[in-house]
Amino acid sequence: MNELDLRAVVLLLGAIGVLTAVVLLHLWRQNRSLLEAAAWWGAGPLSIFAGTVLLGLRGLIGAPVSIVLGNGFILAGAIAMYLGSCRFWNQPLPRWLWVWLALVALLALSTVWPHYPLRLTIVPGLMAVVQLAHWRLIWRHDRHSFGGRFLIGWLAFCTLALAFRVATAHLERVDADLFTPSIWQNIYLASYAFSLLGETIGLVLLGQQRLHAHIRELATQDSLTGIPTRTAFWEAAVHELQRQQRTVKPAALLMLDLDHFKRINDTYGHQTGDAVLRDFGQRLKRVLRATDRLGRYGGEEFIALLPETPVTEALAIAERIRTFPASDGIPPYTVSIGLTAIPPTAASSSMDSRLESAIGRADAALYQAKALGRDQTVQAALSPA
Ligand SMILES: Nc1nc2c(ncn2[C@@H]2O[C@H](COP(=O)(O)OP(=O)(O)OP(=O)(O)O)[C@@H](O)[C@H]2O)c(=O)[nH]1
Repeated sequence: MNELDLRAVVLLLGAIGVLTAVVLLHLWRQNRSLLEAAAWWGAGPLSIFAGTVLLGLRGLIGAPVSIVLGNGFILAGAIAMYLGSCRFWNQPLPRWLWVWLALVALLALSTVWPHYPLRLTIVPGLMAVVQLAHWRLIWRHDRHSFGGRFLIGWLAFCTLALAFRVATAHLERVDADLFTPSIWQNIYLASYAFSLLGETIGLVLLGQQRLHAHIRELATQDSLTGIPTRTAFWEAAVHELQRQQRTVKPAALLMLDLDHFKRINDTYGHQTGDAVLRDFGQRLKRVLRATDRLGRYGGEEFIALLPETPVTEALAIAERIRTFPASDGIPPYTVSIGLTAIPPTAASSSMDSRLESAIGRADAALYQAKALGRDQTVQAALSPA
């Protein structure tokens, strides 16, 4: 252990900082609006790199510059990564608190730098505070995803390594410095060289999880109304029908189509047409329960599967949707609804074909509602359409 070249370890930490900064800043450049936090995350390792270079040049540049500025940059780097995570979860940035903390650290360092154990208490001590704050932030916001759990574990390890150095600081000679080998210093620096790498991997994982969630949202949610797409609806509805096999409770399916929507577009313009679609989406979300499955089936056509709902109840819900007033500023519009019951069945037909046949029945009922003059709900006969 005593043969470890501590200067090489410190410079290695800096080199890791540059590599990880490149990855994080690339992530930021590719997704600026979605991952603004990655700019802070990337600035952190760069600052740590600058700090390690200054520390590594000990002997070639003056000790106060190396010690005070070097440690200052490293501390600022850890703070930048923490602030990045604050941004990531839209938490207010406690900038001034950290600026003061950094100032206090620099002032303390500049007065005590010749005293190594004291320096060792101040710098790793402040770093431990920052890492603990970062740990707490992630614990509060994301302790269930893989990236969150990875970071929680890793930051706990970093905090312990720093606390270990503070606890063993008094064992060092007063005139020692960063590169004076000791068993404690070797363990600390070797673990610290890895800490930046692990922290960055965790942050990249967090960023990727957010991108993945966004892409999933784009694929499963209609961007105009915020309602699930037809494909997402189908998946959820099939799942609901499988559940119905166990609950043996009746379900109902509604097909809903805005009346003379072309006329709305032609009279008020396409933008107002879009506003009407959004308004109707809101109306559906307000009237339906969280357990109901909703989808935008086509242009101005929507679909809803109501689990554990007898047909009389479904009719009442359909009427509530139909008569719900339009929001202020939205031109009046009406809706036609086709409704069908989906009774539980012991038959072994596939869920896809059960859903298809229910949609066929509801569609035929909707067609009838249109033919009867629109602005009404028609219940389908149970035999397949
Ligand atoms: N503004 C807007 N219009 C859309 C959108 N999707 C489809 N449409 C329009 O919706 C209209 C649907 O017209 P039609 O299928 O003739 O139906 P309709 O005018 O509602 O008549 P009925 O359904 O018979 O009452 C078309 O003019 C489409 O261009 C959209 O996302 N936004």
